Amino acid sequence: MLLELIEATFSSFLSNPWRLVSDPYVFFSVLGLVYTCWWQWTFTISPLLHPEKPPDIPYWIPFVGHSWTMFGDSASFVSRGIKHFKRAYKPFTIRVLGDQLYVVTCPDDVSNVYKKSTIFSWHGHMDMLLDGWGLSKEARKISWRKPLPGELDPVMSKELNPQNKCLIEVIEDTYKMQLLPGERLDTMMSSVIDKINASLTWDKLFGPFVLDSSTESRRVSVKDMCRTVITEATTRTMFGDLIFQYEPSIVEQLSITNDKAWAYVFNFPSILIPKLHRARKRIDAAVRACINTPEKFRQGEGWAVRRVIQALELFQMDEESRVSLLLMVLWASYSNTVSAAFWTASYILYNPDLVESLRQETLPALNGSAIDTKYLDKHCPLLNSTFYECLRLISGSASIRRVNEDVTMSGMRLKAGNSVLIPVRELHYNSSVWGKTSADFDPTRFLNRPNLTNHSGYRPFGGGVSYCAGRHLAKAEICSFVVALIHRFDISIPTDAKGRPQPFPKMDFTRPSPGVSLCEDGQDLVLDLRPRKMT
Ligand code: HEM
Repeated sequence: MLLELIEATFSSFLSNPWRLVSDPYVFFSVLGLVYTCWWQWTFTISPLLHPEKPPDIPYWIPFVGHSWTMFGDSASFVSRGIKHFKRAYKPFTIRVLGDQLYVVTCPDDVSNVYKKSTIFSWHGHMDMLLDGWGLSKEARKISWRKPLPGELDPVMSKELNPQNKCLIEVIEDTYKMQLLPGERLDTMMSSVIDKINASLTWDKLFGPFVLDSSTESRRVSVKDMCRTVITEATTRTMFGDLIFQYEPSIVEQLSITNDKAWAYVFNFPSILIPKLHRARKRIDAAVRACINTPEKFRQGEGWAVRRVIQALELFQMDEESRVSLLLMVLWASYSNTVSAAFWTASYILYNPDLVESLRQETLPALNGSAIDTKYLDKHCPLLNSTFYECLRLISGSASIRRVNEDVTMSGMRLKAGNSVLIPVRELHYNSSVWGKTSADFDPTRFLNRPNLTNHSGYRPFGGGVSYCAGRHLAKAEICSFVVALIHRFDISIPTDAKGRPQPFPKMDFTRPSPGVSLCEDGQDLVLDLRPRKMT
């Protein structure tokens, strides 16, 4: 049938080539034929001839490929890909705007990608992020180039960069010094936790997240509460109170930026998102004002932020790029934590027995108005297990690496110059690792098998060179947040106007997410809080 069609079309075309443009029938027949040949070649013949090439998930339009799907619900798309290839868990390919992305889903392959950091480069991906967040070309050059001897101020270099590294490495080292266990982390942690803790008291429980208020009770939006409390605590700890003087609505602007940050991560022109563009202008102005304020007036600024500002000065980066880089660092510090706190609170509060067990387990951590985070970490196994289980269920982040040299993985040849994508959500729902209950919330899963946190199929904080340095802080923040909530308040989940129970919030898969997504619009968790007598 197909051969007859080819023959008829060709003989008609050859007898009079002009008919291709003058006769719509011939034009569309030839077009249809070329398209069919391309499709059959790409998705049927080529995979048979080259079994070593990671196969493509079929797509309809060349170049556009899977772009629309990836900018929408990328998580479901990747899981459709796994089903399409019959759960073989071998690398396969998706195409986004002409770029080839290899999707790696087998836990052993994932470990290899994280381990072989010279072949799978994090910095290649980081450079795209810097570009997306707005660093100029020149600033990106400065970021990656090792300074020549004598090029930079020798006194400052000795203090900030004694090993003569490039700027990005200096910043990464600074963040590790700030966030890995030690005195500096303790100082930062107690500053953030004290602020979170102080916000979650009856007397201070005010803000845009309070939807209704009476003398006995307050109705709150959990989504907005997490955004306000955690973003504010993080921003004050990193930039001090000064940034709030320059931009009193900084928390609101940062929340808008967080909602739309996918545009920066996926290099989408942010000018096309006016809300993001306006928020960004206001934040940039505030950050610029901060860095132009002499150090002695920048009270309460965090150790790492001060050092990063000094390093940016030392490397003589232009002002706009400095502001962009500082904002990117701030965003990494609050974005995932806000969403993870929202989901952890939601999973716990929908399980009243769990709330009771956690109240009992964590009571000794309450010391007057303070919360002992070390006690929570060391002596509250159920809380820790609940936290890890929530992260397992909600992680949406996809680590991306640039392939620097051709390499074979699970029998497939990955070519240099393309990117590798690790869809963490897929790893976390893989039933060969997590069993038949992989999609269920089981707060005791990690209690019974604590070593699961080290499994190669568990990657809420990524791995390898970019393994999240903020993981200890994030855990302390989220655990303190829920512990303060369940001890300070009697909590009920109100029914809707028609008396129906509130459904569990739905995760927002309608927008691309560079990390943990929040809930869909209209799917927020609303709570009624009353002051609770501590027993
Ligand atoms: C629940 C909350 C958090 C989650 C789920 C999370 C997740 C991640 C992930 C998946 C990565 C690796 C990215 C990749 O390989 O592509 C990462 C890296 C990182 N995160 Fe987090 N993170 C959280 C909280 C934090 C916090 C609170 C901070 C800082 C205060 C932070 C700072 C960083 C830094 C500095 C990196 C490494 C970047 C580099 O090495 O260049 N994170 N995080």
